[in-house]
Amino acid sequence: MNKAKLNNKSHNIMVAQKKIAGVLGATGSVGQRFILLLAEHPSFELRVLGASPRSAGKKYIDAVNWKQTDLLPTMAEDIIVTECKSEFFKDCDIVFSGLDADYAGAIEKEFVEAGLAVVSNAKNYRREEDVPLLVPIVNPEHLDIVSNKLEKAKSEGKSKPGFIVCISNCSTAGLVAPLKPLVEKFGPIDALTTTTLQAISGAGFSPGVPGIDILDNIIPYIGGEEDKMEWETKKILGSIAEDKTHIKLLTPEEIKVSAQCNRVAVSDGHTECISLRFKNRPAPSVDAVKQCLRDYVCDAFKLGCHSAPKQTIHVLEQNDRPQPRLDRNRDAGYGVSVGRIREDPVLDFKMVVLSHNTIIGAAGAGVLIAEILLARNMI
Ligand SMILES: NC(=O)C1=CN([C@@H]2O[C@H](COP(=O)(O)OP(=O)(O)OC[C@H]3O[C@@H](n4cnc5c(N)ncnc54)[C@H](OP(=O)(O)O)[C@@H]3O)[C@@H](O)[C@H]2O)C=CC1
Ligand SMILES: N[C@@H](CC(=O)OP(=O)(O)O)C(=O)O
Repeated sequence: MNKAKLNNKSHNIMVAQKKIAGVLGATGSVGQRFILLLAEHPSFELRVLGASPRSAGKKYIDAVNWKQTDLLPTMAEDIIVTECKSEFFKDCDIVFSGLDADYAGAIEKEFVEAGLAVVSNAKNYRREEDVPLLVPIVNPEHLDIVSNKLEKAKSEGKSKPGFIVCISNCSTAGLVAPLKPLVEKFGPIDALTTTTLQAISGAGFSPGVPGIDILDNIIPYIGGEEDKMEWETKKILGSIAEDKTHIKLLTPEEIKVSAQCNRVAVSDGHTECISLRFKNRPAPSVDAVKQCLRDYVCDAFKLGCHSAPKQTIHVLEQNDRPQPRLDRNRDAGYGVSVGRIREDPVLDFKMVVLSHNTIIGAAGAGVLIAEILLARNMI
């Protein structure tokens, strides 16, 4: 890491120079959240913003249709939006992508080939076996695949290669957060069902969900979402191959996952009603499950990452919690809330999980992954 010296009269202190960051898809739902999270970040300096050719050439304030409840940070207002070409991002140490998936594939590929480090929200590369699919509070160890590539290039005297790390689907992030500590403590979960109640910000802003569709209504279909949840869970809870070149997915024999996804009239925060069964008998007690979730400390917190939640999982005891409006901002949106933990007459346990879909489910996950990459000297 580069160091810059600062003289603060009484003593010389060494402070780390900020890493230069760029955002692709900066005008969208996820992109706007990236702007909020990076505007005053202690380790990253937000310098380059990319969006579609419709927005390129405009000041960010003129290109964006700002929809966040926090004001648009002043530092971003006058940045001129560029097209999403690597030549404009060549000075970036890290590039965050909130691109529309229709365009993310080609653009992100070009960035990686140009040697850039990309952390992407888009689905395009999530299923590549040598690309980590990360929920940073759950499986940061899967980054060993990238560190292995970087070390190999270094040992062969090659220049640092570009790489991509994918962020999971937002509903999957909330689902796997409580599963990780439970599997670590009590062994495999072999059956899992989830019914989601997903916020409208998850559908993006261009064009987004029309008011006439969602007011006074629930839409019991989100294209592709159920398949993504069922598949991504098996990769995130999977393990790294011994040679650290790829992830070994859990097999359908090891875990059965069933998801039903619904869009509801909530601005931010995905709620999920989960039921699960452990493979080992006897199953743990309800109290043991609660204690296990309370005790879980994610690795990002142990690494000292700035955005890591102090309490990764908040176990709520009130019967009517978690609720999106009241609980989505726990630990600044990086913590996950779990309530109504109780025995299930069909499987072993049921519970209600709430996670902030654009923070720990999207942009915040990206920022936390970048903090882990930095802590591990990978950027
Ligand atoms: N919203 C969420 O909770 C989550 C979203 N994701 C994923 O993150 C990505 C972004 O989602 P979201 O923010 O909701 O989407 P939005 O529709 O809100 O934003 C899409 C972004 O892509 C840009 N874009 C569109 N066309 C092009 C193009 N031809 N070239 C370059 N940029 C283009 C848009 O720029 P412009 O404004 O100029 O059109 C905009 O910045 C998607 O892949 C989505 O699946 C993942 C997890 C959660
Ligand atoms: N489909 C999610 C958001 C999203 O875009 O997910 P993905 O990145 O997996 O396509 C939602 O509707 O809430």
